[in-house]
Amino acid sequence: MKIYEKAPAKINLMLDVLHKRSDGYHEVEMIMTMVDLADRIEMSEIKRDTIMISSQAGYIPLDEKNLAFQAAKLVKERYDVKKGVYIHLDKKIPVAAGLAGGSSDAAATLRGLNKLWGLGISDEELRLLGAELGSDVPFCITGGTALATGRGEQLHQLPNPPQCWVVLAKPPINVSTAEVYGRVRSDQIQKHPSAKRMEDAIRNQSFAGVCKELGNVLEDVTVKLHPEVGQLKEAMLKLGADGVLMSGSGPTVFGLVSKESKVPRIYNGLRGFCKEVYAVRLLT
Ligand SMILES: C[C@@](CO)(OP(=O)(O)O)[C@H](O)COP(=O)(O)OP(=O)(O)OC[C@H]1O[C@@H](n2ccc(N)nc2=O)[C@H](O)[C@@H]1O
Ligand SMILES: Nc1ncnc2c1ncn2[C@@H]1O[C@H](COP(=O)(O)OP(=O)(O)O)[C@@H](O)[C@H]1O
Repeated sequence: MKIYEKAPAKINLMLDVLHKRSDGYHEVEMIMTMVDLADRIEMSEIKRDTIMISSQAGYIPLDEKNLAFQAAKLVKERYDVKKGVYIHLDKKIPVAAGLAGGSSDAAATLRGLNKLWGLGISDEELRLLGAELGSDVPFCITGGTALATGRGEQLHQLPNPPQCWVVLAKPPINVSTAEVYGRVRSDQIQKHPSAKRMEDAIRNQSFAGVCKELGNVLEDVTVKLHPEVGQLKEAMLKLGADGVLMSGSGPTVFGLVSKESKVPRIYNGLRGFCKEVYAVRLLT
């Protein structure tokens, strides 16, 4: 038997850091939603009791470090599954980009193996398993749009924002999520974005409101380390995006655009100085 799962990328419409916790993680408030840029995961049964993994992408680990591998190992151990699986990752989401590609692959693997092995694990249990793999994995299990609190694993589902185009641009730099969080001084944050106002804008289906309330306190940290992220934001705004923000810990910058006719200009303008540019829709 073979199972296919789609693993979409996420963007953070707002991200606030409240304080550092005693376990080393940061208490956050984030509103996240999915975009139509996805990896495709194929899972098939194999005779040997082992986990095999492959990908067309040469630039991700294909061993125990791969989050899909870790997800399969966790399910096998926790549910005492004595069966093998071959996992193929067709990667489309840029890696280490702030788009949760690895987390979404892990979530899709958990969902897929639940079906492949007929385990009957509830969504809530899948989210708890996901939290053992990474803070963003529980959100990637359910998808949609959600307010995430705690270290990102506590979820309150929201309606989807009004449909629009999303132009994503990933500059060719590497950002470490742990380093970015490590550099945040939560007592020195000048302007906190508001989860409440973003939630209201979404509930009112106000595209202008969503653009106005975009905010990410990790942006200042990453821009200080990599000024090109700030330049990319400026370029996207100049080219006509309605609202612009860095996603997660970066370095991907996304622009929300309501009019389809504006998209080619923004896309082509960015392609001038950034190789990895995507124009997609929100996954609503
Ligand atoms: C910043 C965000 C925003 O959505 O996304 P990305 O930029 O990674 O996509 C997330 O909070 C990232 O979630 P995720 O990538 O799953 O992080 P984890 O693997 O759990 O943690 C990686 C490291 O980031 C730090 N970390 C993560 C989450 C959190 N709430 N506080 C933290 O301090 C910790 O140092 C941890 O060791
Ligand atoms: N299935 C996977 N896809 C992408 N990256 C993976 C995967 N498994 C492990 N990784 C590793 O996880 C790290 C973060 O990748 P990713 O999830 O794409 O970033 P982000 O959390 O910034 O969106 C990278 O260093 C990458 O090598």
